[in-house]
Amino acid sequence: MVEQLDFPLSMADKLKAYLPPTSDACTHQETRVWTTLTFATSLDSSLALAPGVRTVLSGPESKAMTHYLRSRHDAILVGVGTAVADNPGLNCRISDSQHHPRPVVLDPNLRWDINSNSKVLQLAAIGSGMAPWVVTSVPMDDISQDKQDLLCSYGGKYIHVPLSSGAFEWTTLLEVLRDKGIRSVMVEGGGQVINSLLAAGSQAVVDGVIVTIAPTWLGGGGVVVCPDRQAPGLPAARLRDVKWLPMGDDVVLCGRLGG
Ligand SMILES: NC(=O)C1=CN([C@@H]2O[C@H](COP(=O)(O)OP(=O)(O)OC[C@H]3O[C@@H](n4cnc5c(N)ncnc54)[C@H](OP(=O)(O)O)[C@@H]3O)[C@@H](O)[C@H]2O)C=CC1
Ligand SMILES: Nc1nc(O)c(N)c(N[C@@H]2O[C@H](COP(=O)(O)O)[C@@H](O)[C@H]2O)n1
Repeated sequence: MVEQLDFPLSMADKLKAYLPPTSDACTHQETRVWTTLTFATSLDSSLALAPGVRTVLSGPESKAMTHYLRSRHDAILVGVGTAVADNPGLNCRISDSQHHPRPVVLDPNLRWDINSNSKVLQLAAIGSGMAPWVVTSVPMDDISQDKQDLLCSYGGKYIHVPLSSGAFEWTTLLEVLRDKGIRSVMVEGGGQVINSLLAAGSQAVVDGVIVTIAPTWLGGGGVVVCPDRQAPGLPAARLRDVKWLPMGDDVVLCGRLGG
């Protein structure tokens, strides 16, 4: 049975200012990729009970909101830690949407054993999602032809991007995605991806931030969102144009960062 979620239009309207514009006339979309940072967190800033542990934080209403966001972005980006831990679907399960975002997985060292049992490929095979683009620092010649063929047969691909100081640079990543036709991306996690995006040199690329806060303390040992400070004594980041939206038992925090 395929899950079907509904998100009320009245709520969607309240998120509008934090989402990519729908109009083709928008010049922003011609020049750079609209980037939304979105995730669900506990009261103690944890995304999951422990690395590798899939943890449900969103209630039904905010879960539907996340899928509405998936309906509004061209791509959805996660790190390899999330791909390995969660075996996620990364599709859109809003009942009246035909759109699925393109999953983009940051996997510099090709740690993800993507195969025909991976949920994302199973969904792509039945037309209920898109096959992923795996961004890696491994040169294409060093990726086995079998692996490339498998991904390609579902409509996905490997994309080589060189590392800069041991990591992908966000501006480079977004340029690569834009050159491949992506105009908007929602960055979903996990902890390392989010902390890297919120680093002082990267956060300017973030347009909207939409965070679900669940009324739960996960306790010590979780996967934590806790970016480095801008400089000693200075906060890491602060949102502006803030709005708080109660959604079921959760609250959804919206704001702007760079942009
Ligand atoms: N509550 C929520 O909304 C969400 C929860 N999660 C949870 O988060 C957990 C996973 O988080 P985490 O373990 O931090 O893993 P991540 O998903 O953040 O993946 C981390 C890995 O991605 C690669 N990576 C990340 N950023 C960069 C970069 N800028 N450049 C190059 N490579 C990069 C690195 O791979 P390498 O090590 O090979 O260099 C890194 O180790 C899971 O338990 C998942 O369930 C995930 C998403 C949302
Ligand atoms: N919004 C949100 N709330 C939670 O409680 C979560 N655990 C997550 N996790 C993210 O969603 C992905 C799972 O997606 P599928 O349902 O498999 O499509 C997971 O990998 C995290 O990125 N998100």
